[in-house]
Amino acid sequence: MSDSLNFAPEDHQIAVGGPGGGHAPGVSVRHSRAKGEPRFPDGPQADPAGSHFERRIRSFQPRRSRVTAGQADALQRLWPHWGLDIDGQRIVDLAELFGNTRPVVLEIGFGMGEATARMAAQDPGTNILAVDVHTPGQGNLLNLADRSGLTNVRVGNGDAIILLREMLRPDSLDGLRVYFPDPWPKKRHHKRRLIQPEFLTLAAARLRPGALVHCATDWEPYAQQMLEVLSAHPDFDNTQPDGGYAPRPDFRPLTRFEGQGLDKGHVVNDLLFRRAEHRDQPSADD
Ligand SMILES: C[S@@+](CC[C@H](N)C(=O)[O-])C[C@H]1O[C@@H](n2cnc3c(N)ncnc32)[C@H](O)[C@@H]1O
Repeated sequence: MSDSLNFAPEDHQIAVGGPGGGHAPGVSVRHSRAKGEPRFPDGPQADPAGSHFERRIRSFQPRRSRVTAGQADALQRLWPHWGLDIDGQRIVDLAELFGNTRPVVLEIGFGMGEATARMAAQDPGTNILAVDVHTPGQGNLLNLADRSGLTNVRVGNGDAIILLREMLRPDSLDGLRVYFPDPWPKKRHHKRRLIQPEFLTLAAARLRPGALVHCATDWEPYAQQMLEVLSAHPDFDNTQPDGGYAPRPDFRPLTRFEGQGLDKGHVVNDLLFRRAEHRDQPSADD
C-alpha cells in the first residue's frame, strides 16, 4: 500500500502539513511521509480497523482511501475539536464530548455523511455521534458540519463494536441508527453482518429503555435477518403493530448508498424497534 496521500483531480489546493503548514494556493502537492509519520498529525489515528486492539471478524472491509484536499483540511483542522478516536482505552463522557446533556444517538456507518449532516440540521436538540472507519467520509462529514454551522455532530473513527463495548456507559444512548450496513451477500460472509443477536445484546446494554433502534437496508435477505433477530431479541419491541417493517420516518433522508440501491431496482426496508423497558437482570438470589 502506498504511503502517500492521493488527491482527487478537482483539488488543487491542500493544507495537510499541520497547523500553519499549508502550501501556496493553486498548487497541487503530493504529500509524502516518512515511515511512521502519521497521515494527519492532528487528525484521526491510523488503524481505525482496531487491529491494534484485538483480532476478530469485522463488519467492514478496510479500504484504501483517497482523501481530497478539502477532506484533509477538515481532518487536520476540526478533528481535535469534533473527532473521537475509538481506541478502546477509556470511557467517553458524552456530556463532555458534546458540551451539553442533550440526548445522544449513535449512528454506525455514516459513509460520506450527507444524511447525517441533514438529520443533525433538522434536529438540533439531538446530538449525533457518527462512527465510521472511512477516512474520506470522516473528512467530508466534518466539512459539511462546519459549513452548516452544526454543533451537534461528533465523528468517531474506528469500529463501533469497540466503542459500544469498551467506551460507552450503560444506558448512555437515546437511539441507534444503522443505515444500509454492508450487506455481505455471500453466505460465507454472513458472519460479518452487523445486525446479529450478540450485537443487539451489546447495543441493548448501552441504550436507555425506550430508545429507538432504526435500521434500513436495500438488501432484502438482510432485511429479513434484521427483522428476525430484532423480533426474537428479548430487549427490543417492534414499534409496528403488525410486527413487520416500518414506513421510512420523515427524519431519515435518502442516503447515498440507498440511492445506488434504488437505481438498481432494490427494495428498501426500514425497521423501527424500541429498547424494551424491562431488564433481564439477574435477581439477588442468582
Ligand atoms: C454500505 S456503507 C453505507 C453508508 C451510509 N450509511 C449510506 O447509506 O450511504 C456502510 C458503512 O458502514 C461502515 N461500517 C461497517 N461496519 C462498521 C463498524 N463496525 N464500525 C464503524 N463503521 C462501520 C463502513 O465503513 C461503511 O462506510
